[in-house]
Amino acid sequence: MDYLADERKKAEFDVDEMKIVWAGSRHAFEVSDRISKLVANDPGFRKDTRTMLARKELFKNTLRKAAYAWKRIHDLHLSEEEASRLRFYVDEPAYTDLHWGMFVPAIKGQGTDEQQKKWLPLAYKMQIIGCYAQTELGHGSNVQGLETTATFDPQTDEFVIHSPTLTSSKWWPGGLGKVSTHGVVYARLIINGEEHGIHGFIVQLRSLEDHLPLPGVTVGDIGMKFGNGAYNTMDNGVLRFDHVRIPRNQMLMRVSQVTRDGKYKQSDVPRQLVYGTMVYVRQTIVADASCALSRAVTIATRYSAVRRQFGSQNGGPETQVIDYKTQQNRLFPLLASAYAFKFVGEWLTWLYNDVTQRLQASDFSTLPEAHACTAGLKSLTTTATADGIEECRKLCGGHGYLCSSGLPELFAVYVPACTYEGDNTVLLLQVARFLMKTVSQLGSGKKPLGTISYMGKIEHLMQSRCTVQKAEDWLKPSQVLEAFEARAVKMAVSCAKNLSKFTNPEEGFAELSADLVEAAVAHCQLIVVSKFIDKLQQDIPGKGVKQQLEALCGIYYLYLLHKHQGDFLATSYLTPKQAALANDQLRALYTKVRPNAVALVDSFNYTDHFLGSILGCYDGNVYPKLYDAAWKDPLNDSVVPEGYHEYVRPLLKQQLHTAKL
Ligand SMILES: CCCCC/C=C\C/C=C\C/C=C\C/C=C\C/C=C/C(=O)SCCNC(=O)CCNC(=O)[C@H](O)C(C)(C)COP(=O)(O)OP(=O)(O)OC[C@H]1O[C@@H](n2cnc3c(N)ncnc32)[C@H](O)[C@@H]1OP(=O)(O)O
Ligand SMILES: Cc1cc2nc3c(=O)[nH]c(=O)nc-3n(C[C@H](O)[C@H](O)[C@H](O)COP(=O)(O)OP(=O)(O)OC[C@H]3O[C@@H](n4cnc5c(N)ncnc54)[C@H](O)[C@@H]3O)c2cc1C
Repeated sequence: MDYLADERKKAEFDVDEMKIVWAGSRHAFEVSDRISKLVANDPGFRKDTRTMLARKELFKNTLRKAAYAWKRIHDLHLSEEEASRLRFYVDEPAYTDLHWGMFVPAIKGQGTDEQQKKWLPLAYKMQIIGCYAQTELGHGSNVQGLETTATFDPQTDEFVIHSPTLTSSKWWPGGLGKVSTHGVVYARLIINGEEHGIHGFIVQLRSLEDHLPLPGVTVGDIGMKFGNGAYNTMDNGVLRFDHVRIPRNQMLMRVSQVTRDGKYKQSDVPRQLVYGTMVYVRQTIVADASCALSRAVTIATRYSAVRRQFGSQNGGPETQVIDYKTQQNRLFPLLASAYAFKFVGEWLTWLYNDVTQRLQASDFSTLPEAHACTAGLKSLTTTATADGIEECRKLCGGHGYLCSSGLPELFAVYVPACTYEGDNTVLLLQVARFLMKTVSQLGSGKKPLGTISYMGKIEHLMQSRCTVQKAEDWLKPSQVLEAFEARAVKMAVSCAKNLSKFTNPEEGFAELSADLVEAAVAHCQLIVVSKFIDKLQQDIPGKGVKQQLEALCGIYYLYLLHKHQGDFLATSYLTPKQAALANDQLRALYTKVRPNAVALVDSFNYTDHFLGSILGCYDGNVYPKLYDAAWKDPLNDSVVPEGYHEYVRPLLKQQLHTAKL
């Protein structure tokens, strides 16, 4: 029986067409749909006991699943796209994420043609397994501060890789702890006693015969991490080198080279391309944020439609909690954010591909913008997603705290995304640097392009005032864009003015960093809003689909406007009356979306297997499933628990003489 059938009947749009918008294309939808069902129907990919397994058992099971996934990919002759979808729907962090997601891209992006020819075929066939070994015990954010050394030995034509201090131990790389045979290791290059900064080196870590660490290599897992199951399926590792020798041609030499006679040569490509793998992964993390958030929102929306509390009249049913405005005000902005992040993720992938093509043609002009966008949007979307998953847990009341809701594990797996691939605050400071540089160049005749083109309208934006007179005026895209542009430009200019009061700019930057981070957030929010609005300019087929997206877009920007009202009012672009009208419009949009809420989450097309949540299951049959699941918990295997005779019975039977007092 479908307990959500009535909700589904209320939908005012074509859900099948929305599924295609969400997937990105009909082809992408068909691949995702087919592969997600394939995984869901295969008992080899079951994950329902994951939060109950001890670490060793959990990890072994992950190794089994990764091997099984590889076998299925081969047996079914899956394409690269299908294989990547399969790994996604298996939904278990594993060493393979780093192998495919960072080791291979690092070689592709930073290796010469010759190096790619040698290493990539081995990696593609998984005859070697690699990780990305950059972070150390002492330094993660400050990449220039890494201490591992790679010293060129001209006698033997080798680099000597060494960990000179405890803090130089590599610490965190995923897949390193127990599995990787190789790593792209980042180290400080030294030639003839002279330092040349951080470079990547391909280093073999373990024997391909017996998996033992090679001489001079000390390697292991760094231990249990946050949450049950969750990211503990990953072997984040520690690694030390004791004068390990590798051939010279294992330095990744696309950006700079070391010649046989020990000369250091820099190509005409910018040095920052050494950081290229991080830019690539940040872009994929943005594309992934909408998946994690939409998953949590699916659970919270379906459950909110099933759950009833209070409000029964004349013996009738109680109110569905989704009908409370407070619930809508917490839930619907997250639903809207999931769609917003999907579209900004699509755009960022386009931007990344564009910059990659330009780099190949030696056009480096858009690299700073690509860095700022990937860094800023990674920070914005992961922070909002992690907070959003936790909010969804609270939206599900007490039952959200059960592992069977799927939300605790989803949060525990997702929350490190705020830290890895760049701490979110550190990344926003990079955006702020880019903004301050842009403001300082405004008078120089250099026209700001792309996502900072609005800075070119600075004079207009500094003067202009919002013209909204009634709530519906807030539905005009041009009005909304101007409000977000005016806020972003005014916050950036205010920071720049304050910075100019310092004689030492670095000191000023440090002192004003909290304000700078806020200016960076305002800039990134403008990007997300503008890409959502751009999406709505496209031809979107399907009955009612565009209207629903327009409502969600409105909820996204009006919620931000409400939440950051202080910013908008402080920059005098808005009056308090206009801010209040924005809030009226926001409430009206909640009412518009309410009958479509369940259908809007159905449009994500997630299987019950992928959701992994009793509260979010498609049929909404929550209570019997919760009740049955409780009895399946291993603690209920016996009626009398282990330990009763040892620890409880003696308590009950004790002859305490205090009891007689
Ligand atoms: C469960 C969800 C999973 C979702 C994932 C889905 C798919 C992903 C697929 C695969 C991945 C698999 C799993 C992902 C999980 C975990 C993996 C985690 C991996 C890691 O964490 S790897 C380590 C990442 N480390 C960092 O990100 C370190 C952060 N620090 C830095 O980036 C830099 O050090 C810094 C903060 C940018 C500072 O650098 P520094 O050289 O000191 O710089 P500045 O002086 O500030 O800048 C100099 C100059 O260079 C420009 N710049 C800096 N960075 C870049 C860049 N990346 N690209 C281009 N340009 C850059 C900067 O703007 C300055 O320019 P100027 O013009 O001002 O001189
Ligand atoms: C689950 C997980 C997986 C990971 N996988 C990998 C991997 O595969 N490979 C790899 O190499 N690394 C990996 N990492 C490491 C990760 O990239 C780093 O932890 C991350 O870059 C943050 O660096 P840090 O730990 O040095 O934090 P720190 O920089 O020490 O941050 C600590 C605090 O200081 C603040 N801070 C730091 N610098 C500044 C500044 N300049 N201004 C203001 N505030 C500042 C930060 O905001 C933060 O609040 C992983 C980490 C995790 C958690």
